[in-house]
Amino acid sequence: MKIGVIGAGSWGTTLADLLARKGYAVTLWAYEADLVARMTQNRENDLFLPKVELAANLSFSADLAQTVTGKDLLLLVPPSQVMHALMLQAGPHISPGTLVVSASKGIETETLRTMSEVLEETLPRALHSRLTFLSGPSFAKEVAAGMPTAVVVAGRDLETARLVQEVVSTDTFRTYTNTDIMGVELGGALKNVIALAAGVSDGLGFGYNSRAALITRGLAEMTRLGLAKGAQAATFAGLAGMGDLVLTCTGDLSRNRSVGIELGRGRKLKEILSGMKMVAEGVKTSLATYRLAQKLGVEVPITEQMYLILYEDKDPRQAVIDLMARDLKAENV
Ligand SMILES: NC(=O)c1ccc[n+]([C@@H]2O[C@H](COP(=O)([O-])OP(=O)(O)OC[C@H]3O[C@@H](n4cnc5c(N)ncnc54)[C@H](O)[C@@H]3O)[C@@H](O)[C@H]2O)c1
Ligand SMILES: O=P(O)(O)OC[C@H](O)CO
Repeated sequence: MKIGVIGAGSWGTTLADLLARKGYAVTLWAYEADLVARMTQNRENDLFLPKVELAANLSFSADLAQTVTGKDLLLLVPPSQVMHALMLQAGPHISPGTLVVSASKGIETETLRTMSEVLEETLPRALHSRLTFLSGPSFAKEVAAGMPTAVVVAGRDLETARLVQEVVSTDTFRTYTNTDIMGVELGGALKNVIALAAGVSDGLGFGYNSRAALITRGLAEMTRLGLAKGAQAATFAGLAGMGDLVLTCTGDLSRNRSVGIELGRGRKLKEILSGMKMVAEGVKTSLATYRLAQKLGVEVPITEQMYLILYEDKDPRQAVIDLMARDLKAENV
């Protein structure tokens, strides 16, 4: 099987390596041409996945069209805000039978499109039934180290999801299937916003009670928004919802949680981001989610406060006070 992986960040590199080690012929496309040269020579992604020796049979390319041409499966792992532009370029070179798997977690800030909406509007119609979405609790560094991990792959029909499940599963990377594309992709995107908030709480010096409250009430607003977008509530109790939410709100490896911690400690967003080469998707997804919730008339109090902290320079301490001072209500509404 020939596989192309688009995006050589930490996640794309990890998945490309995992598939190459399974024996597939994998080409990893990187946005940075100099990184392609270094990975080819040193078998290490020194920018995004340092100190991991990449499989000897993994190939690298800076040519997007060449990487997607003639492949049986394409794994798309760019930051979500550039997915559209990349697929406009790549789309005409993808053959109709190709399985396409998106592993990016985010929502576009201007169009408010999820990744499935972006791909359906950008890629040829013949590919639409071949689109699948991989999500769930999976820090790249731990997957690259071979630590047991469980994820979920969603497809419009179970058969397509099962095909991808077979390809990507290994003895340490266990994949489940789902047919709720919207639930799986929204779980992965929205948990990043709540992880930022959990980080803010930690950075302010609050404790486990506050974090547990954010996780639980965060899941409630993720589910509300998901239902408004046609997702199924049960999906949010699964790997892509609760699973990834717990991981990202508690794990020290989370970039989103780390950005939140720095905000809580009083640093400014611009300064925090200027020191990062990796992507914290939740920063842009907070804006997109806030806008989407307004458009759909869905109440998302934690996301709203996160948006105000990130985009209107609200004092995080005041954001917490405002969250706690909201009208008292029943839990299950
Ligand atoms: N890292 C993880 O543990 C992990 C796990 C699951 C999902 N994801 C998701 O995978 C996606 C990619 O994240 P990552 O962690 O692999 O990236 P990363 O933060 O490690 O690296 C940043 C990536 O952005 C790319 N990039 C920057 N500007 C670009 C541009 N203009 N055009 C194209 N590419 C550009 C870089 O080449 C690099 O691949 C995100 O949606 C993320 O949420 C990441
Ligand atoms: O490091 P983060 O916060 O981008 O999280 C990475 C993955 O999404 C965890 O599943």
